[in-house]
Amino acid sequence: MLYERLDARRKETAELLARVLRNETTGTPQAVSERDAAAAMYSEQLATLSAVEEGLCFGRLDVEPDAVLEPGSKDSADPETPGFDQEVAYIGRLGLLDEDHDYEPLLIDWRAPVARPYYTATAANPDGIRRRRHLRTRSRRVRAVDDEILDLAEAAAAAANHDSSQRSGLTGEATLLAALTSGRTGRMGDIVATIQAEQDRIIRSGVNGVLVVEGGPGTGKTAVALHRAAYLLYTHRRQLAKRGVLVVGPNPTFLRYIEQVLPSLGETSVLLSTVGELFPGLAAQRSESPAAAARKGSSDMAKVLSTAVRDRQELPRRTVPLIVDGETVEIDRDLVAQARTRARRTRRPHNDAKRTFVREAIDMLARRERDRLSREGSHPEVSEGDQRLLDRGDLADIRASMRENDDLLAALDELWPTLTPAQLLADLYTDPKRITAATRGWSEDARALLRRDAPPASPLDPHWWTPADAVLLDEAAELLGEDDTAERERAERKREADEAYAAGVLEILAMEEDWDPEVLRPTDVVDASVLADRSREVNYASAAERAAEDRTWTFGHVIVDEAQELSPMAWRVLMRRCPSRSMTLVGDVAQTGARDGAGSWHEVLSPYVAARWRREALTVNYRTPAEIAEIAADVLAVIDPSQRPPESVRESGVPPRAAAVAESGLEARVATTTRAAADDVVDAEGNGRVAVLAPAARVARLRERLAADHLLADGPGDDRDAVDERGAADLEVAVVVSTVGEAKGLEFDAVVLVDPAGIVEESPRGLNDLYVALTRATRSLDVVHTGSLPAVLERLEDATEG
Ligand SMILES: Nc1ncnc2c1ncn2[C@@H]1O[C@H](COP(=O)(O)OP(=O)(O)OP(=O)(O)O)[C@@H](O)[C@H]1O
Repeated sequence: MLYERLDARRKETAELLARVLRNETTGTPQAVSERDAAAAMYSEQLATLSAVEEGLCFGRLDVEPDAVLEPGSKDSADPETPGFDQEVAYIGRLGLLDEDHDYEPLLIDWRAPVARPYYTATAANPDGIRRRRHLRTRSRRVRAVDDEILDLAEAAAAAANHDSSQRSGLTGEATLLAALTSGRTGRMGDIVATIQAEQDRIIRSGVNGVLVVEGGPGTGKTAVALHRAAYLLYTHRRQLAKRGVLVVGPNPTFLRYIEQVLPSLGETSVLLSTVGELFPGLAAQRSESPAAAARKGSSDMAKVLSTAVRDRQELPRRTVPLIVDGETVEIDRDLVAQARTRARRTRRPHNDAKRTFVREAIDMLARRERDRLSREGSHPEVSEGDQRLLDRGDLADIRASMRENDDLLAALDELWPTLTPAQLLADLYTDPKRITAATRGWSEDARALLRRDAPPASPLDPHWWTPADAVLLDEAAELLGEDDTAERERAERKREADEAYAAGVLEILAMEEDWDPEVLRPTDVVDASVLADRSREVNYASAAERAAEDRTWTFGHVIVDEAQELSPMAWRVLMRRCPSRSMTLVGDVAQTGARDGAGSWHEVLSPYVAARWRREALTVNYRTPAEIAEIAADVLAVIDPSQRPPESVRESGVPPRAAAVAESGLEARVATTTRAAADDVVDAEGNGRVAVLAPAARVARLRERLAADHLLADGPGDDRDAVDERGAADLEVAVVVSTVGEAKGLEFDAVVLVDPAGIVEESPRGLNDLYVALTRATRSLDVVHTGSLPAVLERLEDATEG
């Protein structure tokens, strides 16, 4: 019945969209823009209706006969959702109403306040619910049904019958375990059907202020962050849809891993981005040493860049003589210094303040010129007052002609050049003298980390800039002020894209078969460029799309995942993008890998919100089975003895294994172990993922070896498809070889961990990296090592076979 209703809604919406697109408007800009707005709205609705096909309805609540489900707490209440007074409520991915029967709710959106007991009701606190049913479906078929009776007496009876779900404190345990043990696909899925109570509390927490969500690996931080985005957009649609929601992840591979979650929840107005990608027009691809990235991310860099900008406001070494209107004019140090001081006093960004600099310099030169003229030939017959008036007229003339003098303007331009962020930074990096001048107090070694030999081939060449540079470009843009050349280029590119889109629309319309041959077709009267012009009048783009193109866009809410990885300079970018400080920060300080990443939340947040932030914690580990979590817990105890490891919800029955091999036999051993793991976890449909995690220095050789053994998708040395233009790794393949950094936030059924001692030694936060590596597996862990294991892994010794 629900699917029928869904099909009907889809059909209606598709028809409405078709009608709107076909409609001739009266052609006035207003009529055109109304039509386009309607078209955008129906397209979005259609996208949502298509997105909810899989798992449309996943739950049912049986309500006590007298109970009325009221909207939830004041904080999250949606004033438009009425109380619910039926005995049975179905919960699903979106709300469906029965239009033939007084708009009775047929399906309740999981985010609606009345759906909340589905996630939070317990036998001790049933919230008016008698029974909670979990429906597992595939396509349009029900595959399994799990019931929980939320009645203490009945629950006790069930417990006596060894029904464990009544005791575990987990909501819908059977459905949850089914979800947790299914093979991974390489992409994260949504968890709407099985959100747990502690997660629900965070998802529905109020929108205002900064919320920090802490939790160990596998506690669902990422899942919760994404569901919170969907929840906030649902509950505060009016407030948030206009400015959009930004979700920040640590790297493009991670973003690709999570990118399907929100669309599967019917949400398309969220921008997923790394901090570096927020600088429009650049997807920085170059990699650099962790030491260089840390240096560029340190808060010192704010000062370095502002000094670098001031250094570009120069004083002439000697007086510059110029001929203006046949007269010699001299630009001397003194004059420039005065103009510079006045321009700096405006406290405006460099490119804006330049106007003041030029105006002041020309004004002083013009006065000098006038004084010289009046000294040379004063007018004896004129009174003093009239003389001043005359002078003023002369002064304006002199100024005007100076302002048109190209040589003079060029000379001033050299002293205070208009700069783009890319120019400023590239000039700095490629000139050791400039670096020295801007980095007072730095060691030569630290300076060397900034140095580059040659400038980029084009200003925003993605292969020249690193992600840490992109963050600095943003800072530089703040210091320089907007320069509209980039803006104009962007507008041109947008125009080209609009035209291409319009051409596509026309093509589709032309394919329509039942055009009456007597009637003009759209293609007969408009071409792509005209259509593009028309569609520009209304901005089609969603908030997310517009935000991606605009460096100064501010968001309604910002969610940061793996927030512990962000550098101090990256935090500056994000805080500029969220002046309302409505933010959710999700992370685990024990997993910090970046050298400049967070040591504590207080340290990160106090410059921006002082002590005004709240903290929530997640305590249950849904990913890692107990056998593996035990080993990870030993590592955590060394990193930070005060932290409690999250508790695993299940055991896999597969104890972790370790194999000691000679260096010469390492790669062969990794290959056989990987093959065995893949045979074990990858099923016939291609579900199931294996990761080989190794120190960076070993990755290339291991890739070659596994490729030669046909364990990787590509042949040896052929890594054409390994990353896309954004730098995201391919996640669809069954086996990947990567560093721990690249695997952060991801998960795999089986992990083959190579040379743990090498991982620990590789970086100052090596133990954190080891902790991350140990917590990626949902099923099995194999360790292959040379020499002896690091002391923290002594528990594995027993499992070592020679
Ligand atoms: N309530 C839930 N129902 C089903 N699966 C869940 C639930 N909570 C978490 N999971 C699953 O547990 C796994 C770990 O979740 P997630 O990646 O969000 O954890 P995390 O805390 O971000 O981990 P890390 O710190 O390692 O990045 C995911 O596969 C996620 O889908």
